[in-house]
Amino acid sequence: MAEYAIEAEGLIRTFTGGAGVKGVGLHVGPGEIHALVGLNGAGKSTLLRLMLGMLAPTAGSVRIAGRPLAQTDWSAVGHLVEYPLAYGELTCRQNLSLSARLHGVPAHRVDEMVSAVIAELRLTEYSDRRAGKLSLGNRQRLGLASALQHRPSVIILDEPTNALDPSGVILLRQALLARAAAGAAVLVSSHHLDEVARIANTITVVNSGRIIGALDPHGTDIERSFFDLVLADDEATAAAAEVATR
Ligand SMILES: Nc1ncnc2c1ncn2[C@@H]1O[C@H](COP(=O)(O)OP(=O)(O)OP(=O)(O)O)[C@@H](O)[C@H]1O
Repeated sequence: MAEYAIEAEGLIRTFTGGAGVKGVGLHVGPGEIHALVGLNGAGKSTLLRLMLGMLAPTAGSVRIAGRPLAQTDWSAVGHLVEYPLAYGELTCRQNLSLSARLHGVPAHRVDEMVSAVIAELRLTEYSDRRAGKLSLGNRQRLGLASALQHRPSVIILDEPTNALDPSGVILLRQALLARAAAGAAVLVSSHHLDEVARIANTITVVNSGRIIGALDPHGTDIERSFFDLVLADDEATAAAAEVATR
């Protein structure tokens, strides 16, 4: 078994104008919750998209459960990046059944699994409602349910608390802690420093497409530490640019 469930080495992908991901290495072990934090536009989503093969890197590599992306067993992966995908004309339950089958869940186990995740994310009231009629927050719950129901060993989520109400945030917290306790590797991006401090073992700070440091989840003023790191990096970058133009 690979030491790390999620590995990235030297990942680079920049866009016109220079923004993007500029040489990132990252390792997440089984049972670990690893959070990525950074300002808007720091490169978190781009990094997660590269980790999932949704975007091709200019350089660098990704391994999931010890295998390169081309050989990854996607049935063992649960992800929600960008917006929650669901067929609007199908109900929550139908969408979840379909997703379970697409993740390789045997037909005889689907109903039980879908019912369990509907209860876990408190979607019971909406289980027979068409996905297209759901509120934003319940659509997010559906997307999370779809990513988590098949008990993946690798979980990658981009800002999963988006649109969730406080009870949804707590349910997601419990769901991720339970899966990590069962051995899943979780990589999650977030803007909510307090929330990631509650659940993450590792908090990595991304700025301008690079990893610039880590935050102590048990630190006293995590917000202050975050802004200090970002400010120091921005100042160092500005100083280096000034020297280069002399
Ligand atoms: N397809 C694209 N084409 C051009 N530029 C892009 C593309 N995707 C992302 N970018 C740029 O890359 C940078 C990083 O964007 P990204 O979405 O990864 O940041 P983020 O940290 O996830 O931000 P946020 O917290 O706002 O979601 C931004 O400047 C963004 O405009």
